[in-house]
Amino acid sequence: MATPPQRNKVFFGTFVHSKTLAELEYLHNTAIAVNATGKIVAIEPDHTSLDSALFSLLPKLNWTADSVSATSTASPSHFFFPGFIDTHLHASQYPNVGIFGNSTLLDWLNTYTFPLEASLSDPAKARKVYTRVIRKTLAHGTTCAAYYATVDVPSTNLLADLCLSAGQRALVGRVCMDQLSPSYYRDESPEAALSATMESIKYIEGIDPAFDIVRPVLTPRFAPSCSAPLLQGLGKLAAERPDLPIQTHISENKNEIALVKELFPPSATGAGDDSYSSVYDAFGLLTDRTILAHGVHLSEFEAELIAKRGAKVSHCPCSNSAITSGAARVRWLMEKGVTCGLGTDMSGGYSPSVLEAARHAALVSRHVAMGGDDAAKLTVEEVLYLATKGGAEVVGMEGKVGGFEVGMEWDAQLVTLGTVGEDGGVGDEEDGNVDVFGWESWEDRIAKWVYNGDDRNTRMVWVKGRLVHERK
Ligand SMILES: O=c1[nH]c(=O)c2nc[nH]c2[nH]1
Ligand SMILES: [Zn+2]
Repeated sequence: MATPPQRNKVFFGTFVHSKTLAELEYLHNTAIAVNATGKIVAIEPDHTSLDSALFSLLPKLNWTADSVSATSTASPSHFFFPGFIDTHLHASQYPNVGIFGNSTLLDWLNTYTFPLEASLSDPAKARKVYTRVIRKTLAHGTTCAAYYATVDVPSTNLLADLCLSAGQRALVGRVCMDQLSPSYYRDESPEAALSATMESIKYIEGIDPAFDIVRPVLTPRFAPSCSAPLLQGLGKLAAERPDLPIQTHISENKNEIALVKELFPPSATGAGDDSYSSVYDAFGLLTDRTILAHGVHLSEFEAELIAKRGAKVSHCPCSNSAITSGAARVRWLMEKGVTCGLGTDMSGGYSPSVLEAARHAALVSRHVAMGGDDAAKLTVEEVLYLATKGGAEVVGMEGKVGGFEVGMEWDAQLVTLGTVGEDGGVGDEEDGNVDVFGWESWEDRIAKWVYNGDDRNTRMVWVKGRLVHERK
């Protein structure tokens, strides 16, 4: 389904985005012009008003006033921010968010997850779940998501259809798993898994040939779910199709790691050692297009190998806390040269919000610090980088989304914070969980948003210039 034609757009107000890992850039009284294909074509700071910005921009861009729609906000509690990038989540598990009891990974999969995923081969249920998860994540400012669907091809393809029509950028993966799950929920053979994967890839290529909004992603669930021939077949496919990203899980839980060592000794993989990372490497799946969810218990050797191969890590702090997997050492990974982003990992993670994942990343890093490494603490600036620019690198879209620069695409959210009135009641902005009194610096406001914000603060969301969510 083609995206409806867009108008040129001009946005005016305050723009906040990551300049580097350590630094946010604040652009006040600024106009950003976005053309009809959703690209940022001009950024002009220091205007007194939208009118003055239009007066300057329109002749330069050769745009007529009636070809442009404008969104302007002069409020000091409003700002434009890049859309969030959720580098790892299971669309199919959304109905289970918050339901995990006291389980840990391997029993959580069998008790909660496989039965739910299997039930989504019912097309009506899949439509309901996938429609909802897309709406919900857009409402939380997620403009790009790396989704796991299920083993089922038609409902995986439906997820891609729904992302395309809702306008959410997405990587959509049909899950490959031919062992160690109940017989009602697994691929019948490596050949069947590979052929179902190809069917889904072809379908997604058919609906969005340029991968403008949706693209397929090779998705071995995780090593324990895949036989050696299946991993080998996927590695071969990855080599034949360098345009396809790969996503999987790694080193999330200690029992999982022990299982991998048992299932894939070096004699079975040809690797020089028995590390989890070496299993993926031996099958050609540890590449610069690979998204590795978790990486909680990686060894020094593995972090170096991952950095060398250019594979990326999706840090999923809410999930790691909820199903008691552990505390990933994100600072350490980044210092090893590993690119990191954030994932909600629903429904191991309990929340659809990348802002919640950013907040939790900051808190988990403090727990790592309390273990003796004070430098592990992540700042507000750093977790917001992971949620945007870092995420863009993880999903292979660096330079395209994640920031406000000429040539990048307009994937953005308008954030509005609550203001406090003279009498201590609600001020001239809607209520929410963030109270701005007026004396705070911009840095303070952003910190308040990170630690207290939610979808009530996400007023409007755009992908590739198209308005995809508006909070009424
Ligand atoms: O967080 C996770 N969620 C999953 O669905 C899964 N499958 C394997 N390993 C997993 N980890
Ligand atoms: Zn996951």
